[in-house]
Amino acid sequence: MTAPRLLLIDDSAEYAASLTRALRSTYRVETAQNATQALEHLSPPPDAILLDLRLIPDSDDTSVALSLLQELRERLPNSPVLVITAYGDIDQAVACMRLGAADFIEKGKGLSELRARIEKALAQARMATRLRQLEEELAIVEPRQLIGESAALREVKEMIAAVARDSQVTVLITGETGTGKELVARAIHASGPRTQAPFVPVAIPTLPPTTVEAELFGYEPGAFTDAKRRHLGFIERARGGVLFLDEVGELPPETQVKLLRFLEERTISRLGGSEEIHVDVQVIAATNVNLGTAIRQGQFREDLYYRLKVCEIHLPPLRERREDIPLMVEHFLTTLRAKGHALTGLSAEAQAALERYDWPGNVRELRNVLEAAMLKASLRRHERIELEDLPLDVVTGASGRLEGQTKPAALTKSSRGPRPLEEVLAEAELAEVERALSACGGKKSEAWRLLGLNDRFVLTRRVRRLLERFPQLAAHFEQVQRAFRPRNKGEKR
Ligand SMILES: Nc1ncnc2c1ncn2[C@@H]1O[C@H](COP(=O)(O)OP(=O)(O)OP(=O)(O)O)[C@@H](O)[C@H]1O
Repeated sequence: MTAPRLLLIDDSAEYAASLTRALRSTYRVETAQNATQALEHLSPPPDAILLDLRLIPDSDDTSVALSLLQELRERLPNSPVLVITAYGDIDQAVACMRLGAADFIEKGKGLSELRARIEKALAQARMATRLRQLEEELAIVEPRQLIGESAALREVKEMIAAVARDSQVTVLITGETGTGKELVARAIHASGPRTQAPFVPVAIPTLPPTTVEAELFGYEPGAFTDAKRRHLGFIERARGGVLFLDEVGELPPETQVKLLRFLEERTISRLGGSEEIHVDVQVIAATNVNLGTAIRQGQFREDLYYRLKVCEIHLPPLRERREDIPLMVEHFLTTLRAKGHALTGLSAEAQAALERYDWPGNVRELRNVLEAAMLKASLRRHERIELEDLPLDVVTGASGRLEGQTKPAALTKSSRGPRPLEEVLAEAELAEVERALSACGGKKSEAWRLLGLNDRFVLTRRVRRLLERFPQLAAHFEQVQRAFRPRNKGEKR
């Protein structure tokens, strides 16, 4: 076994030389005296990094080391960083650990202590890697390739192969939620020449509009009040690889301009910085809304749209390629069986229900339904998945409509005269969603489980549809409004 590679970052050449002498019988030690030199030693990643907290000669300033620590953690999440300082100050230790340091060692400690700490960090890193491998082996039916043989999917596969050959081309993937847009982006990354470089997915709606730009382009210290250290944006983190911009239609207008400039010039400047930095990255964007409509409504730039859709891949909803459903069911069940579930398959009725249902949440919903049905069937000691193991929506083919959802509490609450039944049902449903949101701190990503739905996208779709249809109800449900109302142009969440 080759000796582990250590990178020692210390401004004092003398200290670095003595430590190298002491450690070189066990490790392959490389040294760097400052941040710039350190960044030249990251490929291949060292097995562990020793970082001196005071990187500026004769100064107490730790900001350079802390910002380097942050950058190292972002770039090399698998290489543990042990921070070394002559002043074992507890505040510094806490700051380092918060930034992801594996350990904190005082310079005065003996060599055997240092070796023990390095060995511990190396062992932990090895365990984390093994754990990740195991998690991958047991991953819940996350396919690596697209399942399906419909004409539409065959065309998608051909386009993936074509795009992978031209790793510079920008791609726009369109399709409803859960149709497999991210899977397609990952397939492009996996089958092209960029596969060894990172795939960086960015879910734009999860970023607060005020920080989207900083997150994408990065920033320099002092760019804004909280910018204490340099921060690499997603674009730079994807260097050499693929940047996947999910829900690109949600980009705020000013960030759209910057993205367009990046796509044209392939350079960025970090917020608060003046340097123009060239970044080679393939951009793949995805949207589940019609960007044409967003353009007409003035919410999306037309020039950016044309720049993104140099190559467009469209994934039709599952209900328009029903012939893929049996293949997917078979695939998901096979992978679940491989993980130890003993079920033999589905009853003919259950299979027919799956093929009949409209799947508003598409493949993601199908997958979730099958996993839940597997569990229910096991608990009920069924040999195969029966109709009763499937959710009511799937059995009745309701796909987001309101069957079976009467809520007497909400019905009796009203002291007004008779109202259309659909409205009463909508109110009852929204009241239940409001209760679920209250129960889980307003998080729709958790509320859907409490409501017995198949996934959060089904919930979003259902609530939005109700609010569109009965806007007069919105005012009664504050949490629902906050969680589900689509954002208007320039509006902050
Ligand atoms: N053709 C397919 N074969 C196998 N699995 C698929 C296929 N399409 C989608 N999936 C699975 O369905 C789930 C949802 O897919 P994915 O996240 O790629 O959808 P998406 O279109 O990006 O969704 P969203 O718009 O909500 O982000 C994933 O688990 C994915 O692996």
